[in-house]
Amino acid sequence: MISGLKNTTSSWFEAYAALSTSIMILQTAINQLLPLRLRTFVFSILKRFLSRLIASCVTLTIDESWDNCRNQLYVAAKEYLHSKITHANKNLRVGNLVRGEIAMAIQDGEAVEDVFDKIKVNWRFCVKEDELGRQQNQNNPPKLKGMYVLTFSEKDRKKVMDSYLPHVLSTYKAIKEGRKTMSIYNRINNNRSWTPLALNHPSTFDTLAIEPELKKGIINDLDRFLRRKDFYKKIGKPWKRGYLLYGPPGTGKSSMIAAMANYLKFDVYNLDLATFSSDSELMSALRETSSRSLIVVEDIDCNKVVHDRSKAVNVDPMFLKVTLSGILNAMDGLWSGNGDERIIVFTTNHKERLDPALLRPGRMDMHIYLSFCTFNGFRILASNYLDVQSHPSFEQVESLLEKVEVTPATIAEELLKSDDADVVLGGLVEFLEQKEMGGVKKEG
Ligand SMILES: Nc1ncnc2c1ncn2[C@@H]1O[C@H](COP(=O)(O)OP(=O)(O)OP(=O)(O)O)[C@@H](O)[C@H]1O
Repeated sequence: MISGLKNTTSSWFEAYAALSTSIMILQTAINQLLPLRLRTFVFSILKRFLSRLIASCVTLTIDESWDNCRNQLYVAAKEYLHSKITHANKNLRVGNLVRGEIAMAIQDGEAVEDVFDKIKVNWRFCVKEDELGRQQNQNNPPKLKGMYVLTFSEKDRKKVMDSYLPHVLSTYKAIKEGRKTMSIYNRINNNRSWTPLALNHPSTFDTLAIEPELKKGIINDLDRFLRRKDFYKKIGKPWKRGYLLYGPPGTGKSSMIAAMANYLKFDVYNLDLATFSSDSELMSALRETSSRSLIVVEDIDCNKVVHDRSKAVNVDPMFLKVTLSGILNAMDGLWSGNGDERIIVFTTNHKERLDPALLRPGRMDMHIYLSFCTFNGFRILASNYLDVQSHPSFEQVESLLEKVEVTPATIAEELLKSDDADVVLGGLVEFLEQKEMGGVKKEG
């Protein structure tokens, strides 16, 4: 994550260059004012002082990306330094209203001092041209990449590496976990970067109309996954989990994703496979996602590519731009890339159409079937929508739901038709009876 551990980074050169210029001016003045022997003495003292200064400082450069992945330490430093900005900082960047608040960061060249366990460190933010990006894509204007430069005394090197940097990372995690709103990232802007929007989906595990046992199983699985960082490390496996949500339209797959994000306080990355023009573009988009995120591929059955690996190429040249192997490689690459938690969620209305390679354990760890509305599901909806826990019509609804297949989305719509619970539930019974009599047992 740290892109360089060296005494001579660009910022040091800048400081050194500035110092050298001052020395040259000083040298001219000294030459004119002091006798030769005194001059030699002054210069030898200055030289010794400077070489000690250089040898006693360590500089770490933390680039925006590391091994083509988003550098989590860079992201952490950005959030961490937000809380370290003081009135002494006159040169700031502001923006990002995603969470309803103004984000602040230090501007190019601005420095921030931090004290940790009796050691003093200096942070500086710098901007440089992305050389690699320019070589790879000469038609586009060069992208600017930021980097944080951390300078401290050589004697504190061990403490910085062993305690201070982990402290920056854990503070960042705590900030993220304490956040009330998450973001949902989409690829717009010619697919060149992820753009965040506030994730305002109100769905939670409490509002999800699914069988209580299933709900409990999913929550336990998520909790176990989060707890097991050290376990994954011990057994030498990447710390990741894949969920496949399948079931008819309107049974709550999108609601489940929002509930997971709200429960875990994870951001969501919405991966629309159809918008990628190549496997490598998909790979780099995945690498730019941050840790503690849900990477979501909705309606994967609509992406012809994932039906059958052998036919993945040349099925529909207009449509088909990423291959199944591309997706699988990107997923494997993403997960082996760093030790941070990743969850990937695929949704489909037609599980049977997916290539088995995608479904095998290790890729999709848990297959979750979201069914037509059960009576237990209905009770959750009635409680959420009408604030009603029991009602004389419940018995009829229960017996009708055993015979008629209706999605929670349709039931939810029926429950919204009036504020009066008696009216709504009477209407729902009538609606279900009509469905039963009409012989329309299946929706859609
Ligand atoms: N299991 C559920 N629990 C609570 N609400 C649900 C559930 N399923 C559907 N709904 C309601 O129906 C709406 C549509 O559901 P949602 O988009 O989550 O379904 P979906 O399975 O993702 O559908 P599609 O496959 O068409 O994308 C939701 O906004 C929610 O109000």
